[in-house]
Amino acid sequence: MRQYANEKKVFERTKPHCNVGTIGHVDHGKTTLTAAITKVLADKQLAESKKYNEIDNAPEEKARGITINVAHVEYQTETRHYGHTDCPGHADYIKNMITGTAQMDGAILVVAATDGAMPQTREHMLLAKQIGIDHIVVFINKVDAADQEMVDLVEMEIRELLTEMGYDGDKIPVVKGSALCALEDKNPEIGANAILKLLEEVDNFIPTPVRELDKPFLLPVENVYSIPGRGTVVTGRLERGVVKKGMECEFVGYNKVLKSTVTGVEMFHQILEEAQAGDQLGALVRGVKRDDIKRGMVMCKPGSVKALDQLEAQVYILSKEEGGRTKPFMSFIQLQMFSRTWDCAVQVQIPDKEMVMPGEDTKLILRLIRPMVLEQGQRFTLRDGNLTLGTGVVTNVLPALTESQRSELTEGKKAREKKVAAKK
Ligand SMILES: Nc1nc2c(ncn2[C@@H]2O[C@H](COP(=O)(O)OP(=O)(O)OP(=O)(O)O)[C@@H](O)[C@H]2O)c(=O)[nH]1
Ligand SMILES: [Mg+2]
Repeated sequence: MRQYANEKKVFERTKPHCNVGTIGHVDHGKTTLTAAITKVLADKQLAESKKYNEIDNAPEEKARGITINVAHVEYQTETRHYGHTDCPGHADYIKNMITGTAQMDGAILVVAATDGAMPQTREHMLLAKQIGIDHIVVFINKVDAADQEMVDLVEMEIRELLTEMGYDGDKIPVVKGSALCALEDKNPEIGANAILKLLEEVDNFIPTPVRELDKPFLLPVENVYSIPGRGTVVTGRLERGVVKKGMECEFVGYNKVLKSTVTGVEMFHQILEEAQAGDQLGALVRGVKRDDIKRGMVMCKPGSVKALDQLEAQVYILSKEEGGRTKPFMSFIQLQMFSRTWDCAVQVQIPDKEMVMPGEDTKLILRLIRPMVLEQGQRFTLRDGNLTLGTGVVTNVLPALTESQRSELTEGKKAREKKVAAKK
């Protein structure tokens, strides 16, 4: 352990920490921009330059030239320390995008001037809004490959779309440039200078959130690693409280409650004396194996939260124009619920009417196929296959499902799986 401590730098908390990240349609340049930001800031000794291939480093990502998993990088400006999550744009990886976005305090929406707003530009904007990201800064990328008229049109289109999604489209900063030029040290006007302008807008426009430091700590687990010679490390963004070496903790979710102790805390490979709410951290934990823990569990102060399988929620069902369903739905429909870093199959009950129309605001009872950590006020998204269907907030937690309700749920699931298999 000492050797490990000697090898690593201790993180000095000199600036407020803020979590941002890149979202937007596939191939619009999110990863190139992420690399460009680190490069431009590395030139000012404020970051370590990360190459494009270091960010998209899974073999499949390299082969396909797209981002699949979220990647985290760190950098600083003069005023803040940032954790930056680079999200995938491809529609198949929306699930990873939702998990990535759940960690952000603000987002950088990347739109290629050559394409304008595309399906996942819209979907990411919408999901960001639903997840509770109130601040977005826009980067219109690839201006090296588009004429001025096109760039202006894209700006207008994006501002309109932002307003439509509930953002203040007129006020949101829109910076135009070329991430590729910045990365390749060409044309500083639209290259490096545009990146600096973008960072200035991010510094000014995305406020540092007020962190709940005095509450019992809670970390939604994003990833779990086994590090030879050291043990199990869990990563994620600390949602509330503080975490220090030596603290007792509990992992809750997937029908398990596992007790453990935190034996070390790190942020971007530097040792943290104390992780605070908002930090993107890795925690070394004792006595639990990597396979015992899964993304979607929470690590928390023992006894501070419970897993639940039934709740009441207020939900907005997207209209067809917003990318939602075209038809109404009735009770017993099965959907996938996404919240924090987990997702889980749920069965829907409509308590006070027969059916719910797209575009409607409604009360729903949701029954989870397995208990997950849920609290009043927690936000979530409902999806149906590849469709984002609605967004909501937990208004009431309800008593646990009875044996017979639970078997109804799982049998319903088995029957549907059979039906799907038969179709194939
Ligand atoms: N002309 C031009 N091309 C760019 C620019 N920025 C990125 N590209 C190119 O656009 C392509 C896609 O870039 P990525 O950064 O992988 O896009 P992405 O948004 O991360 O894609 P996904 O993560 O797969 O959704 C690459 O071939 C980049 O070289 C730019 O400013 N100008
Ligand atoms: Mg990418």
